[in-house]
Amino acid sequence: MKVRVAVFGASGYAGEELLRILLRHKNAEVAAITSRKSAGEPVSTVFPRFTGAPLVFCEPDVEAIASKCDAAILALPHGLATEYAIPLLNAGIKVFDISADFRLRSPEKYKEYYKADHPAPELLRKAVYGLPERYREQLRTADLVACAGCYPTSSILPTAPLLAAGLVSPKGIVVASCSGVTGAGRKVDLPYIFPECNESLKAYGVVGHRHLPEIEQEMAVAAGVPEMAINFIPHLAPMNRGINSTIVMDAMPGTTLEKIGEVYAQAYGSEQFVRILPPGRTSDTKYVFMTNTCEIGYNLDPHTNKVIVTSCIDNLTKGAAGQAVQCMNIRFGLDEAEGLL
Ligand SMILES: NC(=O)C1=CN([C@@H]2O[C@H](COP(=O)(O)OP(=O)(O)OC[C@H]3O[C@@H](n4cnc5c(N)ncnc54)[C@H](OP(=O)(O)O)[C@@H]3O)[C@@H](O)[C@H]2O)C=CC1
Ligand SMILES: CC(=O)N[C@@H](CCC(=O)OP(=O)(O)O)C(=O)O
Repeated sequence: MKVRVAVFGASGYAGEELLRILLRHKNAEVAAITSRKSAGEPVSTVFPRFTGAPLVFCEPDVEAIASKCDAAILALPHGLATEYAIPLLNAGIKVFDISADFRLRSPEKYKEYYKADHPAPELLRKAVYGLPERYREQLRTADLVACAGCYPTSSILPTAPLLAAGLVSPKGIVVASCSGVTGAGRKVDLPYIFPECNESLKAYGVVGHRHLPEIEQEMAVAAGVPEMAINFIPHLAPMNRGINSTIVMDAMPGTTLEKIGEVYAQAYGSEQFVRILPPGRTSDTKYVFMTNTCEIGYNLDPHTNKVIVTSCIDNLTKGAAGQAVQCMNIRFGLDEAEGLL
Protein backbone atom coordinates (compact mmCIF):
# COMPACT_ATOMS: atom_id res chain seq x y z
CA MET A 1 0.00 0.00 0.00
CA LYS A 2 1.24 3.51 -0.84
CA VAL A 3 -0.19 6.47 1.02
CA ARG A 4 -0.49 9.47 -1.31
CA VAL A 5 0.78 12.45 0.69
CA ALA A 6 0.42 16.14 -0.07
CA VAL A 7 2.86 18.49 1.65
CA PHE A 8 1.54 22.02 2.15
CA GLY A 9 4.39 24.49 2.74
CA ALA A 10 6.98 22.21 1.16
CA SER A 11 9.51 24.98 0.46
CA GLY A 12 10.11 25.68 4.16
CA TYR A 13 12.50 23.95 6.55
CA ALA A 14 9.92 21.49 7.88
CA GLY A 15 8.79 20.91 4.28
CA GLU A 16 12.34 20.11 3.17
CA GLU A 17 12.73 17.61 6.01
CA LEU A 18 9.38 16.05 5.10
CA LEU A 19 10.56 15.55 1.53
CA ARG A 20 13.85 14.03 2.71
CA ILE A 21 11.87 11.49 4.74
CA LEU A 22 8.98 10.87 2.35
CA LEU A 23 11.20 10.35 -0.70
CA ARG A 24 12.81 7.34 0.97
CA HIS A 25 9.56 6.07 2.52
CA LYS A 26 8.59 2.69 1.02
CA ASN A 27 4.85 3.15 1.58
CA ALA A 28 4.40 6.81 0.72
CA GLU A 29 4.18 8.66 -2.54
CA VAL A 30 4.49 12.45 -2.62
CA ALA A 31 1.33 13.52 -4.45
CA ALA A 32 1.70 17.31 -4.29
CA ILE A 33 4.08 19.91 -2.85
CA THR A 34 2.95 23.48 -2.38
CA SER A 35 4.68 26.82 -2.37
CA ARG A 36 3.16 30.09 -3.54
CA LYS A 37 6.51 31.68 -4.38
CA SER A 38 7.90 28.65 -6.22
CA ALA A 39 4.73 27.35 -7.88
CA GLY A 40 5.59 25.91 -11.30
CA GLU A 41 9.25 25.33 -10.37
CA PRO A 42 10.78 21.85 -10.04
CA VAL A 43 11.65 20.89 -6.48
CA SER A 44 15.38 21.01 -7.35
CA THR A 45 15.17 24.76 -7.97
CA VAL A 46 14.65 25.31 -4.25
CA PHE A 47 16.37 22.17 -2.91
CA PRO A 48 19.11 20.93 -5.28
CA ARG A 49 19.52 17.84 -3.10
CA PHE A 50 16.24 16.52 -4.57
CA THR A 51 17.43 16.75 -8.18
CA GLY A 52 15.91 13.82 -10.06
CA ALA A 53 12.72 13.68 -7.99
CA PRO A 54 9.83 14.28 -10.38
CA LEU A 55 8.16 16.93 -8.22
CA VAL A 56 6.99 20.42 -9.16
CA PHE A 57 5.73 22.96 -6.63
CA CYS A 58 2.09 23.97 -7.04
CA GLU A 59 -0.20 26.59 -5.52
CA PRO A 60 -1.87 25.48 -2.26
CA ASP A 61 -5.18 24.85 -4.04
CA VAL A 62 -6.97 22.54 -1.60
CA GLU A 63 -9.68 21.30 -3.93
CA ALA A 64 -7.30 20.33 -6.70
CA ILE A 65 -4.94 18.63 -4.27
CA ALA A 66 -7.61 16.83 -2.21
CA SER A 67 -8.63 14.71 -5.20
CA LYS A 68 -5.17 13.15 -5.42
CA CYS A 69 -4.10 12.43 -1.85
CA ASP A 70 -4.95 10.28 1.18
CA ALA A 71 -2.99 12.34 3.70
CA ALA A 72 -2.04 16.00 3.94
CA ILE A 73 0.81 17.26 6.06
CA LEU A 74 0.49 20.98 6.79
CA ALA A 75 3.85 22.68 7.28
CA LEU A 76 2.47 26.20 7.10
CA PRO A 77 2.98 29.15 9.44
CA HIS A 78 0.57 28.97 12.37
CA GLY A 79 -2.84 30.59 11.99
CA LEU A 80 -3.50 29.09 8.55
CA ALA A 81 -4.25 25.44 9.27
CA THR A 82 -8.01 25.72 9.79
CA GLU A 83 -8.67 27.06 6.30
CA TYR A 84 -6.86 24.03 4.85
CA ALA A 85 -7.93 21.41 7.40
CA ILE A 86 -11.69 21.89 7.06
CA PRO A 87 -11.98 21.21 3.30
CA LEU A 88 -9.39 18.43 3.51
CA LEU A 89 -11.25 16.70 6.35
CA ASN A 90 -14.54 17.13 4.47
CA ALA A 91 -12.93 15.36 1.51
CA GLY A 92 -11.96 12.44 3.77
CA ILE A 93 -8.24 13.27 3.84
CA LYS A 94 -6.31 12.57 7.04
CA VAL A 95 -4.66 15.79 8.20
CA PHE A 96 -1.35 16.05 10.08
CA ASP A 97 -0.74 19.64 11.13
CA ILE A 98 2.80 20.57 12.11
CA SER A 99 1.81 24.08 13.19
CA ALA A 100 0.52 24.99 16.62
CA ASP A 101 -3.08 25.56 15.49
CA PHE A 102 -4.80 22.50 17.01
CA ARG A 103 -2.50 21.63 19.91
CA LEU A 104 -4.26 23.42 22.75
CA ARG A 105 -7.47 21.84 24.01
CA SER A 106 -8.75 25.06 25.53
CA PRO A 107 -9.98 27.80 23.15
CA GLU A 108 -9.49 30.28 26.01
CA LYS A 109 -5.80 29.39 26.32
CA TYR A 110 -5.48 29.63 22.53
CA LYS A 111 -6.89 33.16 22.62
CA GLU A 112 -4.64 34.14 25.51
CA TYR A 113 -1.43 33.02 23.78
CA TYR A 114 -2.22 33.48 20.08
CA LYS A 115 -4.16 36.74 20.53
CA ALA A 116 -7.12 35.64 18.40
CA ASP A 117 -10.26 33.56 18.75
CA HIS A 118 -9.70 30.06 17.44
CA PRO A 119 -11.47 29.90 14.07
CA ALA A 120 -12.78 26.35 14.63
CA PRO A 121 -12.89 25.41 18.34
CA GLU A 122 -14.73 22.18 17.50
CA LEU A 123 -11.52 21.02 15.77
CA LEU A 124 -9.57 21.51 19.00
CA ARG A 125 -11.82 18.81 20.53
CA LYS A 126 -11.43 16.55 17.52
CA ALA A 127 -7.64 16.80 17.16
CA VAL A 128 -5.39 14.13 18.66
CA TYR A 129 -2.10 15.40 20.08
CA GLY A 130 0.61 14.06 17.81
CA LEU A 131 3.11 12.64 20.28
CA PRO A 132 3.09 8.88 19.58
CA GLU A 133 4.86 7.87 22.79
CA ARG A 134 1.90 9.36 24.73
CA TYR A 135 -1.10 9.02 22.37
CA ARG A 136 -0.38 6.02 20.13
CA GLU A 137 -3.79 4.36 20.55
CA GLN A 138 -5.75 7.54 19.82
CA LEU A 139 -3.57 8.22 16.77
CA ARG A 140 -4.61 4.94 15.16
CA THR A 141 -8.07 6.36 14.41
CA ALA A 142 -7.41 10.11 14.29
CA ASP A 143 -8.62 12.18 11.34
CA LEU A 144 -6.87 15.32 12.51
CA VAL A 145 -3.48 15.16 14.22
CA ALA A 146 -1.97 18.19 15.97
CA CYS A 147 1.71 17.25 15.86
CA ALA A 148 3.44 18.19 19.11
CA GLY A 149 5.65 21.27 19.02
CA CYS A 150 9.42 21.07 19.00
CA TYR A 151 10.11 22.57 22.43
CA PRO A 152 7.10 20.69 23.90
CA THR A 153 8.32 17.33 22.53
CA SER A 154 11.71 17.82 24.17
CA SER A 155 10.05 18.85 27.45
CA ILE A 156 7.11 16.46 27.73
CA LEU A 157 8.87 13.18 26.87
CA PRO A 158 11.38 13.37 29.76
CA THR A 159 8.96 14.75 32.36
CA ALA A 160 5.68 12.88 31.76
CA PRO A 161 6.71 9.47 33.18
CA LEU A 162 8.30 11.06 36.27
CA LEU A 163 5.21 13.18 36.94
CA ALA A 164 2.90 10.21 36.38
CA ALA A 165 4.91 8.08 38.81
CA GLY A 166 4.98 10.84 41.44
CA LEU A 167 8.79 10.96 41.51
CA VAL A 168 8.85 14.74 41.00
CA SER A 169 6.64 17.56 42.19
CA PRO A 170 4.38 19.21 39.61
CA LYS A 171 5.18 22.51 41.31
CA GLY A 172 8.15 24.75 40.57
CA ILE A 173 9.38 23.05 37.39
CA VAL A 174 11.85 25.03 35.27
CA VAL A 175 12.46 24.11 31.62
CA ALA A 176 15.40 25.92 29.98
CA SER A 177 15.62 25.08 26.29
CA CYS A 178 18.08 26.00 23.54
CA SER A 179 16.99 25.78 19.91
CA GLY A 180 18.85 25.89 16.63
CA VAL A 181 17.96 28.75 14.30
CA THR A 182 15.97 26.64 11.80
CA GLY A 183 13.35 26.58 14.58
CA ALA A 184 12.42 30.08 13.49
CA GLY A 185 11.62 29.03 9.91
CA ARG A 186 13.19 29.79 6.52
CA LYS A 187 12.75 33.50 6.49
CA VAL A 188 14.83 36.66 6.50
CA ASP A 189 14.38 38.40 9.81
CA LEU A 190 17.04 40.46 11.63
CA PRO A 191 17.46 38.35 14.81
CA TYR A 192 18.03 35.24 12.67
CA ILE A 193 20.61 36.48 10.17
CA PHE A 194 24.10 34.98 10.56
CA PRO A 195 25.99 37.86 12.25
CA GLU A 196 23.20 38.31 14.78
CA CYS A 197 22.95 34.72 16.00
CA ASN A 198 26.41 33.31 15.27
CA GLU A 199 28.68 33.41 18.38
CA SER A 200 25.64 34.28 20.48
CA LEU A 201 23.42 32.45 22.96
CA LYS A 202 20.41 34.37 24.13
CA ALA A 203 17.18 33.76 26.05
CA TYR A 204 13.96 35.13 24.59
CA GLY A 205 10.25 34.90 25.40
CA VAL A 206 11.14 34.19 29.03
CA VAL A 207 7.61 35.03 30.16
CA GLY A 208 4.59 33.71 28.27
CA HIS A 209 6.16 31.99 25.24
CA ARG A 210 3.42 30.39 23.12
CA HIS A 211 4.75 26.89 23.84
CA LEU A 212 4.25 27.36 27.58
CA PRO A 213 0.53 26.42 27.67
CA GLU A 214 1.17 23.41 25.43
CA ILE A 215 3.88 22.10 27.75
CA GLU A 216 1.76 22.80 30.84
CA GLN A 217 -1.27 21.13 29.27
CA GLU A 218 0.56 17.87 28.62
CA MET A 219 2.50 17.88 31.90
CA ALA A 220 -0.82 18.33 33.76
CA VAL A 221 -2.33 15.34 31.92
CA ALA A 222 0.67 13.24 32.97
CA ALA A 223 0.59 14.48 36.57
CA GLY A 224 -3.17 13.96 36.80
CA VAL A 225 -3.80 17.51 37.96
CA PRO A 226 -6.19 20.06 36.39
CA GLU A 227 -3.59 22.80 35.80
CA MET A 228 0.13 23.33 36.08
CA ALA A 229 2.31 26.44 36.13
CA ILE A 230 5.94 26.10 35.13
CA ASN A 231 8.72 28.36 33.86
CA PHE A 232 9.73 27.82 30.25
CA ILE A 233 12.82 29.71 29.12
CA PRO A 234 13.73 29.30 25.45
CA HIS A 235 17.11 30.34 24.04
CA LEU A 236 18.34 30.81 20.50
CA ALA A 237 21.53 28.78 20.06
CA PRO A 238 24.17 29.29 17.33
CA MET A 239 23.54 26.03 15.47
CA ASN A 240 21.29 25.16 12.55
CA ARG A 241 19.23 22.39 14.06
CA GLY A 242 18.71 20.72 17.43
CA ILE A 243 17.04 21.43 20.76
CA ASN A 244 18.42 20.79 24.23
CA SER A 245 16.04 21.16 27.15
CA THR A 246 17.43 21.12 30.68
CA ILE A 247 14.64 20.56 33.18
CA VAL A 248 14.91 21.08 36.92
CA MET A 249 12.28 19.54 39.22
CA ASP A 250 11.86 18.99 42.96
CA ALA A 251 12.35 15.33 43.86
CA MET A 252 9.52 13.82 45.91
CA PRO A 253 10.51 11.99 49.13
CA GLY A 254 12.02 8.61 48.37
CA THR A 255 13.03 9.42 44.78
CA THR A 256 16.31 7.79 43.81
CA LEU A 257 18.30 7.57 40.58
CA GLU A 258 17.43 3.88 40.48
CA LYS A 259 13.69 4.56 40.66
CA ILE A 260 13.96 7.18 37.92
CA GLY A 261 15.78 4.64 35.74
CA GLU A 262 13.07 2.04 36.38
CA VAL A 263 10.26 4.45 35.50
CA TYR A 264 12.00 5.46 32.26
CA ALA A 265 12.67 1.83 31.37
CA GLN A 266 9.01 1.02 31.83
CA ALA A 267 7.81 4.05 29.84
CA TYR A 268 10.31 3.93 27.01
CA GLY A 269 12.02 0.53 27.07
CA SER A 270 10.16 -0.54 23.95
CA GLU A 271 10.13 2.85 22.20
CA GLN A 272 12.21 3.07 19.04
CA PHE A 273 12.60 6.83 19.16
CA VAL A 274 13.47 7.48 22.81
CA ARG A 275 16.99 6.78 24.08
CA ILE A 276 17.54 6.84 27.84
CA LEU A 277 21.18 7.36 28.79
CA PRO A 278 22.78 5.68 31.80
CA PRO A 279 22.28 7.63 35.09
CA GLY A 280 24.49 10.67 35.51
CA ARG A 281 24.92 11.36 31.78
CA THR A 282 23.59 14.34 29.85
CA SER A 283 22.08 14.34 26.37
CA ASP A 284 23.78 15.98 23.38
CA THR A 285 22.20 17.48 20.25
CA LYS A 286 25.09 16.00 18.23
CA TYR A 287 23.71 12.50 18.72
CA VAL A 288 20.18 13.24 17.55
CA PHE A 289 21.13 15.38 14.53
CA MET A 290 18.89 14.42 11.57
CA THR A 291 17.30 11.57 13.53
CA ASN A 292 13.82 11.05 14.94
CA THR A 293 15.25 10.23 18.37
CA CYS A 294 14.75 11.99 21.68
CA GLU A 295 17.81 11.39 23.88
CA ILE A 296 17.27 11.76 27.63
CA GLY A 297 19.81 11.96 30.47
CA TYR A 298 18.92 12.08 34.16
CA ASN A 299 20.59 13.20 37.37
CA LEU A 300 19.62 13.67 41.02
CA ASP A 301 21.37 16.40 43.01
CA PRO A 302 21.28 15.49 46.73
CA HIS A 303 22.61 18.96 47.60
CA THR A 304 19.34 20.64 46.54
CA ASN A 305 17.12 17.54 46.18
CA LYS A 306 16.45 18.37 42.52
CA VAL A 307 15.97 15.98 39.63
CA ILE A 308 17.76 17.41 36.60
CA VAL A 309 16.94 15.88 33.24
CA THR A 310 18.31 16.84 29.86
CA SER A 311 16.57 16.03 26.61
CA CYS A 312 17.71 16.53 23.01
CA ILE A 313 15.84 16.27 19.72
CA ASP A 314 16.36 17.49 16.19
CA ASN A 315 13.73 20.22 15.93
CA LEU A 316 13.06 19.48 12.26
CA THR A 317 12.82 15.69 12.68
CA LYS A 318 11.34 14.53 16.02
CA GLY A 319 10.26 18.15 16.56
CA ALA A 320 8.38 18.44 13.24
CA ALA A 321 8.63 16.33 10.06
CA GLY A 322 9.72 13.01 11.58
CA GLN A 323 7.02 13.21 14.22
CA ALA A 324 4.38 13.92 11.53
CA VAL A 325 5.50 10.91 9.50
CA GLN A 326 5.60 8.73 12.63
CA CYS A 327 1.98 9.77 13.33
CA MET A 328 1.03 9.14 9.71
CA ASN A 329 2.60 5.67 9.80
CA ILE A 330 0.55 4.83 12.90
CA ARG A 331 -2.66 6.19 11.40
CA PHE A 332 -2.27 4.19 8.19
CA GLY A 333 -1.24 0.97 9.96
CA LEU A 334 2.30 1.07 8.53
CA ASP A 335 5.56 0.21 10.26
CA GLU A 336 5.88 3.13 12.68
CA ALA A 337 9.56 3.61 11.82
CA GLU A 338 9.19 3.50 8.02
CA GLY A 339 11.21 6.34 6.47
CA LEU A 340 12.60 7.32 9.85
CA LEU A 341 15.60 5.06 10.43
N1 LIG B 1 11.11 24.91 12.02
C1 LIG B 1 10.89 24.11 13.04
O1 LIG B 1 11.82 23.65 13.72
C2 LIG B 1 9.50 23.73 13.41
C3 LIG B 1 8.42 24.27 12.78
N2 LIG B 1 7.16 23.95 13.18
C4 LIG B 1 6.00 24.57 12.55
O2 LIG B 1 5.87 24.07 11.22
C5 LIG B 1 5.35 25.08 10.39
C6 LIG B 1 6.34 25.30 9.25
O3 LIG B 1 7.57 25.73 9.81
P1 LIG B 1 8.85 26.04 8.92
O4 LIG B 1 9.01 24.99 7.89
O5 LIG B 1 9.94 26.31 9.87
O6 LIG B 1 8.38 27.41 8.22
P2 LIG B 1 9.00 28.10 6.93
O7 LIG B 1 8.78 29.55 7.11
O8 LIG B 1 10.38 27.60 6.71
O9 LIG B 1 8.06 27.55 5.72
C7 LIG B 1 6.72 27.94 5.60
C8 LIG B 1 6.11 27.29 4.37
O10 LIG B 1 4.75 27.71 4.25
C9 LIG B 1 4.52 28.39 3.00
N3 LIG B 1 3.65 29.53 3.29
C10 LIG B 1 3.98 30.65 3.98
N4 LIG B 1 2.91 31.47 4.09
C11 LIG B 1 1.88 30.85 3.45
C12 LIG B 1 0.54 31.21 3.20
N5 LIG B 1 0.01 32.36 3.65
N6 LIG B 1 -0.24 30.34 2.51
C13 LIG B 1 0.27 29.15 2.05
N7 LIG B 1 1.55 28.78 2.23
C14 LIG B 1 2.36 29.61 2.94
C15 LIG B 1 5.91 28.81 2.54
O11 LIG B 1 6.02 28.84 1.12
P3 LIG B 1 5.44 30.04 0.23
O12 LIG B 1 5.60 31.30 1.04
O13 LIG B 1 6.23 30.00 -1.03
O14 LIG B 1 3.99 29.68 0.00
C16 LIG B 1 6.78 27.67 3.06
O15 LIG B 1 6.74 26.58 2.17
C17 LIG B 1 5.15 26.33 11.28
O16 LIG B 1 3.84 26.37 11.76
C18 LIG B 1 6.13 26.08 12.40
O17 LIG B 1 5.76 26.77 13.56
C19 LIG B 1 6.93 23.02 14.16
C20 LIG B 1 7.96 22.43 14.81
C21 LIG B 1 9.34 22.76 14.52
C1 LIG C 1 13.94 29.27 17.49
C2 LIG C 1 12.50 29.71 17.36
O1 LIG C 1 12.21 30.84 17.03
N1 LIG C 1 11.58 28.81 17.64
C3 LIG C 1 10.16 29.06 17.56
C4 LIG C 1 9.40 27.81 17.88
C5 LIG C 1 9.57 26.78 16.84
C6 LIG C 1 8.31 26.38 16.16
O2 LIG C 1 8.29 26.19 15.00
O3 LIG C 1 7.23 26.31 16.92
P1 LIG C 1 6.02 25.32 16.76
O4 LIG C 1 6.49 24.01 17.27
O5 LIG C 1 4.92 25.88 17.60
O6 LIG C 1 5.52 25.26 15.39
C7 LIG C 1 9.65 30.10 18.54
O7 LIG C 1 10.26 30.32 19.57
O8 LIG C 1 8.55 30.61 18.27
